[in-house]
Amino acid sequence: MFSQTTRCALRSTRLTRRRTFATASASNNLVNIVEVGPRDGLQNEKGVIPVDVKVELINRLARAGAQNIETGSFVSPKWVPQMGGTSEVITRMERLPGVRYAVLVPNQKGLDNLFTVLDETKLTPPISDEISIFTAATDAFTRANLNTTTAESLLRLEPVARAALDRGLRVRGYVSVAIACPYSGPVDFKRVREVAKALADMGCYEVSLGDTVGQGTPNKVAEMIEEVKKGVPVEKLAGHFHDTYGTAVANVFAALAQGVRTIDSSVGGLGGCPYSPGATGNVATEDVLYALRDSHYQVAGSNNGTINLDDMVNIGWWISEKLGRDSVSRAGRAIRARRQREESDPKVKL
Ligand SMILES: CC(C)(COP(=O)([O-])OP(=O)([O-])OC[C@H]1O[C@@H](n2cnc3c(N)ncnc32)[C@H](O)[C@@H]1OP(=O)([O-])[O-])[C@@H](O)C(=O)NCCC(=O)NCCSC(=O)C[C@@](C)(O)CC(=O)[O-]
Repeated sequence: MFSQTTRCALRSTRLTRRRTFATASASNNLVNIVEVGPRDGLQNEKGVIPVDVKVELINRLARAGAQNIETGSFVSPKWVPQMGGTSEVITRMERLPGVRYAVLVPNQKGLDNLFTVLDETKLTPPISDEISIFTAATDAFTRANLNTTTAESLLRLEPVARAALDRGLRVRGYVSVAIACPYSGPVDFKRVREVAKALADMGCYEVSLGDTVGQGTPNKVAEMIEEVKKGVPVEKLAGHFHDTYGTAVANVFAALAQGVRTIDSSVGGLGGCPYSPGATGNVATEDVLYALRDSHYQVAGSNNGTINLDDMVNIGWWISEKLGRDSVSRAGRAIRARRQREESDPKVKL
C-alpha cells in the first residue's frame, strides 16, 4: 500500500523516537487509560458547550491523575460543530507535567490548523504532544465519517502522520467499526488487521480498535484482537469500547486477557460518534477504574501515580450536570448514592 522509500523514511523516523512516559506492555500488568471524554465524549452533544467548560473538564481530569487526555478535534466544524473551539481549548487549558495531551486530526487541513496554533503559542513542550488519526474497517463507515473510502483515507493520512512525526508529535491511530458497522453489518476481522497494520506501518505508536457501535461481546472482541495481533504487536494495540449493549467493561477485560494494556474510556460514560446512529457513550472511566480494583492490574496515572476514582466520580457528575443530565457511569452513580447514604447515616458503610 506504501512506497519503499516512504516505508524506510517512516521506519528511520520511528527509530529516532523514544517514549518518555511509562509504557505498559503485554508483559506487565500496568494499564494505561486514554481519557477521551473531552473529545469523543463531547463531540456528539447537541447543545453548545462553552470553551470554559471544556477547559475546566480537561484541567480537572489532569489533576485527577489522567495521564493521556484527548482534548478535542481539528475536524471540519461543519461536520462536527461541537469540536469547533478546539484551538481555543488547547490554548487555554493548563499543561501539567507528566500528562500527554492529544487532538484528533482527520486530514492535512486539520494538521495545518494545529500547526498554526503550535506556531502561535510557541510553548515547550507544545500544547499538544500527539495527534490521533482515524479511519475505519469498512468503506461504508469511512464514507460516512470521512467522506472517502478506507484505502483513500489511508493514502491521505500517510503524509499527515509523517509531517506530525517530523514535527516531534506522537501519532496514534484509530480503526473504527472493528466489530460491527452500522451501515454494512458484521465486520471481517482480517480487514481490521490490514487497516491497523497500515496505520502502524505509517508510524502510529499505538492503534486503538474501536467497537464504535458497542455491539461487541467478550468472545467477539477476543476473536478480533487475536486476528489483529497477527499483523500488529499487541503492545501497540488499544481497546476502545462503547457501552451500547452493556458489555463494555467485560470487553475491556477480554482485551486485557489478550495482552492489550491500553484502554480508552470517557469520564461519566459520555460520548458517541455522530456517524454511529444509536451508539451510546464510551465505557465510563469510573467503571473501568472500579472494575480494575482488587485485580492484578494497576492503573497508570500521571507522574508515576494512579488515577483517583473518587475524583473521577466527581468529575463525571460535574460534567454530566453541566450537560443537563445524570452521570451514566454505574460506579459513579453507586459511589455517589453510597456517599449520600453515609452522610444521612454515618453508620451506613455500603
Ligand atoms: C475529513 C472531512 C473534513 C472531509 O470532509 P469533506 O467535505 O470531504 O472535506 P473537503 O476536503 O472537501 O473540504 C470541504 C470544506 O471543509 C474544509 N475542511 C476540510 N478539512 C477541514 C478540517 N480538518 N478542519 C476544518 N475545515 C476543514 C475545507 O477547507 C473546505 O472548506 P470550504 O472551502 O468549503 O470553505 C470531514 O469528513 C470531517 O471533518 N470528518 C470528521 C468526522 C468526525 O470528526 N467524526 C468523529 C470522530 S471519529 C470517531 O468518533 C470514532 C473514534 C475515533 O472515536 C473511534 C470509534 O469509536 O470508532
